[in-house]
Amino acid sequence: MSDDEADPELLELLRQSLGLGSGSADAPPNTRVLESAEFIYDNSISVSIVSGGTKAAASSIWRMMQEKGFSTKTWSDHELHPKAKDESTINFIFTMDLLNFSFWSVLDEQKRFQVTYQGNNWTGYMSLVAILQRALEEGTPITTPTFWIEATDEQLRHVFRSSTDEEMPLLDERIALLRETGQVLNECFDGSIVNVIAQAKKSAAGLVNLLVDYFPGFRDEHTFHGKTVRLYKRAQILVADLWAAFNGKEYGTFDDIEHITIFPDYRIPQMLQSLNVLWYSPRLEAKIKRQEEIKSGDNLEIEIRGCSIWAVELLRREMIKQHPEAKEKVNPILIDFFLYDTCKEREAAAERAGTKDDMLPHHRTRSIWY
Ligand SMILES: Nc1nc2c(c(CN[C@H]3C=C[C@H](O)[C@@H]3O)cn2[C@@H]2O[C@H](COP(=O)(O)O)[C@@H](O)[C@H]2O)c(=O)[nH]1
Repeated sequence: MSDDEADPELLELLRQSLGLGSGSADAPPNTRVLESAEFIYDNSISVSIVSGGTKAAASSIWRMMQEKGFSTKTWSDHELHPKAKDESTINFIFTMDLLNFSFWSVLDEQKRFQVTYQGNNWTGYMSLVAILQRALEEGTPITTPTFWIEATDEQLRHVFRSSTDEEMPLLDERIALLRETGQVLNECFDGSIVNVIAQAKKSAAGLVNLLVDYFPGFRDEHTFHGKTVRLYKRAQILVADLWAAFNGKEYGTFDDIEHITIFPDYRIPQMLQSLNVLWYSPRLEAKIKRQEEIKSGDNLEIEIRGCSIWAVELLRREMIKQHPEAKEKVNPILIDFFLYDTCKEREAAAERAGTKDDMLPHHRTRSIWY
């Protein structure tokens, strides 16, 4: 290369950071999550994908999603999810998915962190939704970025208060995330979350890239076998929640929504393993059964998360082979939402029956990424 030619890799990095997307001007934005997932799968030794299990799951998930009439409308059916189709719901979803991580506890159902709201004790993801709804009901503007910057630590800790002795996991990190994100919104987006969405110009991948470029709190990237791998769980679920909450219209309009993958958290891998789609090595399975923590960024963790994404990509291809109409009716987001909800329904049914659900427990990694 003559020395007056720019290094292509450098040029690519520059384009990505300017949110110009990759290569030529007309190439659609690409989050590069799927290529990361394939790279992780190709280099995994403790996690693999079971082709027979994937074929069977493709068929059963398709059937159950049809029976349930599973669609974006399911999102608003959740009792605590915001129903308004306006800017308040955008602010709610942005705040929620900035903090949508790591609710698991080593304590039992009585002692674990939980939130009492509208006569229920909410745990897990729903504890976060309850916290936001409770704050808004109390007149606290928890979905307003200026509040994230101006509120005292005490005020914020009061918003996230628990009804047990266990406080919300990673509470300090959550407060720091709010403050850092509020600063960036003020500096780069005139303090308005709607401006972030607008700048993506109806591209789902473009919005993911915007979020990870401007907000470190969404930059769910790791090193695996010497390469940077991109998982972007909360940036992707934010786009997915917007799309679902607005039923793919108005602020939820995205021309490339099928580009979004599943969101590799600690529930989807648990479901995929229980469906015999994911195979765990005996050593990994024993570690999870012992409920031993796996460090954030450890190869085992990256293999679990990356293979989950790749497994659902293969599962969806299989589903379309079996049912060509699935190409229009189902995307990774809906498969993901369905798997998460089914996982929680199984857990709730077991609790009602006073039994333990028969799934291997989810893996335990404490991190702000999921
Ligand atoms: N992949 C994926 N991960 C999801 C969700 C949701 C909830 N989304 C709602 C919106 C539409 C759907 O219909 C759901 O009702 C939460 N999580 C993640 O799970 C973990 C919480 O688990 P637990 O502590 O047991 O509640 C934590 O990492 C959280 O970030 C999802 O949908 N997909």
